[in-house]
Amino acid sequence: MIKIEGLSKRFGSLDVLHDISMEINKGDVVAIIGPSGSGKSTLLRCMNLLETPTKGSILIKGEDITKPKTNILTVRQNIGMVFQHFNLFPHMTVLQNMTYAPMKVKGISKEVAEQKGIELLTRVGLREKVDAYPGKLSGGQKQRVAIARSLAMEPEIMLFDEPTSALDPEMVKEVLQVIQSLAHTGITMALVTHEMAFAREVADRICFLDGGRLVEDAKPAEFFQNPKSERAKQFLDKMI
Ligand SMILES: Nc1ncnc2c1ncn2[C@@H]1O[C@H](COP(=O)(O)OP(=O)(O)OP(=O)(O)O)[C@@H](O)[C@H]1O
Repeated sequence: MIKIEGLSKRFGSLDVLHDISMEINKGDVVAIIGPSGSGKSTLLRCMNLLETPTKGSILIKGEDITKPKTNILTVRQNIGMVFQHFNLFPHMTVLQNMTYAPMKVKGISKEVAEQKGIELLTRVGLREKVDAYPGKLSGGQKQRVAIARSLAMEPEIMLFDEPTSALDPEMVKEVLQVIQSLAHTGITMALVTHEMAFAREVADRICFLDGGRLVEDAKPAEFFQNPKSERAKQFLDKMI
């Protein structure tokens, strides 16, 4: 589904990603982990061209999205993204947040968009919040709305960039449960996270970055029990 080859990214004189190659199969969940500043978010943001790679290619279903002719908006329609900060529209109700993009971008009727929106809000346990404004929701609830809103576009790929990092600890679990409920339902998922237990339990693969390099790409059991690199060992010693 996603094939990254020789990806490098430089900001000014700072080399942030070095020659990264990895593949994510359809329906798989890949957790991207590593120390702060190792380039995890940048790698994720390259996958939907929120950052433009300096070198290399990113094939989505065989099509290289780094080519100049790529229609970025079409690419992003198929790739949902959930950020650390929820980015909901504050002046819209929860349901309006849900229906805005499907109506505007996909031309779906209000009635159908609302029906789908309510269905998805029910799925994330927030049916009763349809008419609430984001300002009245907890952080965990806002993030669940943000996830449901991404799903409303029916993406084949979902990218999660530290979706629980801005939450109070008691809200982390409810958001992780929602993400876990999406895993292995057919959506291809890449997740940048510091939640090691979650990565171990839910991911099919762990990609460990250090200093902008993909140092390990392994199954969770292998990675957590028997990390190959000294850097991963040190990292896990600190995290677990
Ligand atoms: N837009 C930008 N302009 C300049 N430098 C940037 C930009 N975005 C990221 N960087 C730098 O690139 C490096 C990698 O950042 P990135 O956010 O990808 O790391 P990360 O592994 O996700 O870190 P964290 O876990 O702390 O979020 C950092 O040194 C950061 O300061």
